[in-house]
Amino acid sequence: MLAPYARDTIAAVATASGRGAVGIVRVSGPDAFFIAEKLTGRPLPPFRQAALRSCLTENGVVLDQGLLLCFSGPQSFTGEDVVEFQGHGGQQAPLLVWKRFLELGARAAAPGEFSQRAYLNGRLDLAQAEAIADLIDAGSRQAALGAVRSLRGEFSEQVEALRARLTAIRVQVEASVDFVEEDDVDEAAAERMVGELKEILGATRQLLRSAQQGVKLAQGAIVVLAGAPNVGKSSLLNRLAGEDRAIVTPVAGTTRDLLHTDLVVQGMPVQVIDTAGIRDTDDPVEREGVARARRALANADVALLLDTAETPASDQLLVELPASACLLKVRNKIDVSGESPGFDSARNIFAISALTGSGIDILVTEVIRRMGGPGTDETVFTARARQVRALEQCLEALERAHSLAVHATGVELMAEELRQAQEHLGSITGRISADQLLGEIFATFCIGK
Ligand SMILES: Nc1nc2c(c(=O)[nH]1)N(C=O)[C@@H](CNc1ccc(C(=O)N[C@@H](CCC(=O)O)C(=O)O)cc1)CN2
Ligand SMILES: Nc1nc2c(ncn2[C@@H]2O[C@H](COP(=O)(O)OP(=O)(O)OP(=O)(O)O)[C@@H](O)[C@H]2O)c(=O)[nH]1
Ligand SMILES: [Mg+2]
Repeated sequence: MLAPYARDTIAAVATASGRGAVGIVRVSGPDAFFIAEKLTGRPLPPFRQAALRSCLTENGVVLDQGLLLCFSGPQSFTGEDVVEFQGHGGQQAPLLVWKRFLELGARAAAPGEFSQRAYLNGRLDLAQAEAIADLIDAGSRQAALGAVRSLRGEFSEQVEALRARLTAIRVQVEASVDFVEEDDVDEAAAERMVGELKEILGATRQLLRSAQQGVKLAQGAIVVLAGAPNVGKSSLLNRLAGEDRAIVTPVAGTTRDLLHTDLVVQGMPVQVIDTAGIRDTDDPVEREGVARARRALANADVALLLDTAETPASDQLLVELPASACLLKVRNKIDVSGESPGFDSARNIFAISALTGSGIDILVTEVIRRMGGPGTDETVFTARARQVRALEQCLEALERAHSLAVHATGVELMAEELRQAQEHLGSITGRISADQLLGEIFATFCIGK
């Protein structure tokens, strides 16, 4: 756990992994400049101007040679005095320099501690800080671009705009709480307020939808392959992955466990889950597999229900899906049945052959479309489940406030609901956050961020 208000000097290797050519060691805090002078045995270069310096041991042995870069707080990433030593990469040099920083009085930074300081010093809001972690973890172009948009504050701005509108309404409502004695309600003003509340509700729903999209962008939508045994689910997974990930045999009941595969399809991250063929069975292993398949479906964003001409799926689906999921029916093995590939609108079915690959492109394009991409470069920012939850809670409070307003009852209750709605919004950008929440968020960052 982080000590949330620590203000001592921290150091971390920020880039040194693998064979990276340059290794950066970062230091932030009140002693950063003092330590840097000791480290190099020379006066600091002018702020924000790189200068070549040697990093020395106590006895003057050169540990590495690199660029020293100093930022004077608050004009720095963390808002504190910051020093970077941009030395050589690899396994040794950055660690040696880092250890020297520690010898000179810095403390090893906890994961996410630089970003946390940036947040605590008002350089970033919480959603922006989380976007840094999402950017570093991004697994696709779209996810990376979406994280940059959040980092630049696009999501935060929309949250703050809603907050401002709620503030305006709360001012009115709180005022009417105070004057409730006077008993002469201004009908027109009350009506205007209900109208504005309704618009805020609409805007919140819209933002919730964008945020849900943003979570999928960051994490990958979940696509579940389901259907009776032997219809070709694992073959389709292998076709989508472009390699043999799953075991395929002519034996019905080959796949027992769930098989997760992270793919990037048309720039979008997708988690494809292959499942056991759903059927009634006495085999305990297979039965557990079927139970897992059903659970995977309960979590799906897109479910592909496969069948074949030989074993058409009954209309009575054997699967339960969440209301938000979309179901696409897929007819496989058309190389055998002779059906033509692509979407058959009469039967509402995508005809493919996992064996030959025909019809796959059309199916994939539809899956991506249902996920909200592609061509989302310009429109989507990443978000997190935590933020979606906050928006949902905000929406619930707003709905309660709205129905109170419509029925013109309980001004105090309404004021309280609006306060709660605003608090939930505030937790997204971190205007209102418990230390505990902050600790949880930053602890998941990697060291050096
Ligand atoms: N070498 C290096 N590269 C890096 C970072 C870093 O810390 N060091 N960053 C770390 O994540 C990212 C860039 N983010 C940064 C954000 C703000 C400031 C900064 O010094 N801001 C000052 C001055 C702004 C200006 O010059 O216009 C400020 O906001 O007052 C630095 C880096 C990615 N690249
Ligand atoms: N001709 C033809 N055969 C296919 C096609 N797709 C799959 N098969 C064959 O059908 C058999 C079953 O394929 P799988 O991919 O293992 O089917 P599954 O749905 O994963 O089966 P379970 O894991 O047992 O539920 C294998 O022999 C595949 O080679 C196809 O499009 N055309
Ligand atoms: Mg299988």
